Amino acid sequence: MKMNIIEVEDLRKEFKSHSSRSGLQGAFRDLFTRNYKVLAAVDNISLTIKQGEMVGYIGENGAGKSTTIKMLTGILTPTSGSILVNGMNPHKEREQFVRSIGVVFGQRSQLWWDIAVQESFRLLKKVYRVSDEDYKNHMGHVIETLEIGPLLDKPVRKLSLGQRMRCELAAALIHNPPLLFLDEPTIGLDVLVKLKIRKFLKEINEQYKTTILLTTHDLTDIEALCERVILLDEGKIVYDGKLNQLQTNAVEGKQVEFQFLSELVAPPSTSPNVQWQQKNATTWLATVNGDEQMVSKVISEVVQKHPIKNVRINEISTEEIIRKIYEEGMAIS
Ligand SMILES: Nc1ncnc2c1ncn2[C@@H]1O[C@H](COP(=O)(O)OP(=O)(O)OP(=O)(O)O)[C@@H](O)[C@H]1O
Repeated sequence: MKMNIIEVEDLRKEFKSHSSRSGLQGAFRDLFTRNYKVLAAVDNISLTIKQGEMVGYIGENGAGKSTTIKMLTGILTPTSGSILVNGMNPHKEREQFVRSIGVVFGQRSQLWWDIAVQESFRLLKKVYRVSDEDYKNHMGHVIETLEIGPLLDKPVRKLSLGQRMRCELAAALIHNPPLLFLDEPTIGLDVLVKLKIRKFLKEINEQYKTTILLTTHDLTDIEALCERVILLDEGKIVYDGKLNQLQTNAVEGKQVEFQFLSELVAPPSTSPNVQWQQKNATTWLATVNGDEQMVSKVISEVVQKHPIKNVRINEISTEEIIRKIYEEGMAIS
């Protein structure tokens, strides 16, 4: 039985914001009683993550991802609920806790801007109280894999974004933490650097059983790394499970595009398992609810009735699936 690295129960974070009343009378009333609006950025979520899991934490802008990560790393205090990370309360056992996690926020740096990368590493090594021997063994490998050796004597401000991000990742791993929080680690990076970072994350996950919670807008990152995804919508978890399950559950079947030889004014079939959408005079798009067999049944039915110029089966990408989930607001669990 693997250990739970993260245990969250009924976690909630509310933000209060003032809302001003309109008009002179409103302004006058604001003087005496303030009007508060309460927003639950994280709305009573529960989850557990086991040692060695790589979990994608996804959702639209404003869904509450960063707020969750901030609570899990002890930067923000919850309004209510409980958090146990590496067996500790992130907020209370601060010093010991910080030494048990690694954090990379894509937008923020933990490296000192004006000094050489290796000086930052040296300082962090002291902060985390890593022995010379551990540092040499572990970081030698990290530096080699992330190919940052030639960058170590440069000041951070002289690095490109991709170079800096690789150094950030190395910095977060100086103490070889069992748990790594990555918030948009590949934002703005080119494909080659992205691939390098993914490969590296896979390696440390295999080698050290490092648990990784990854927030990203880049679903290809998720596809490459995470078996499990947690999908957040308006502060609530709307899906927690395998990525491929999300794919099969959310898309009832496939889309088939029919291009007919001549104009077609009505949907080409009346099967209840198909939703039709006309794209132009001769092209219709069928969304088929069902498996492969259903898809071929629909195709053969249509082809027999109408002369066809072209048929194309579209696999729906994860990106579209997730958009679809948002649009339809469906909870699938
Ligand atoms: N300090 C704050 N004060 C007031 N409201 C906040 C604060 N921080 C976040 N919010 C609000 O809480 C909600 C969730 O924000 P959060 O940053 O967690 O979302 P997110 O999923 O990380 O979004 P993004 O993908 O844009 O980073 C948003 O509506 C945001 O406006």
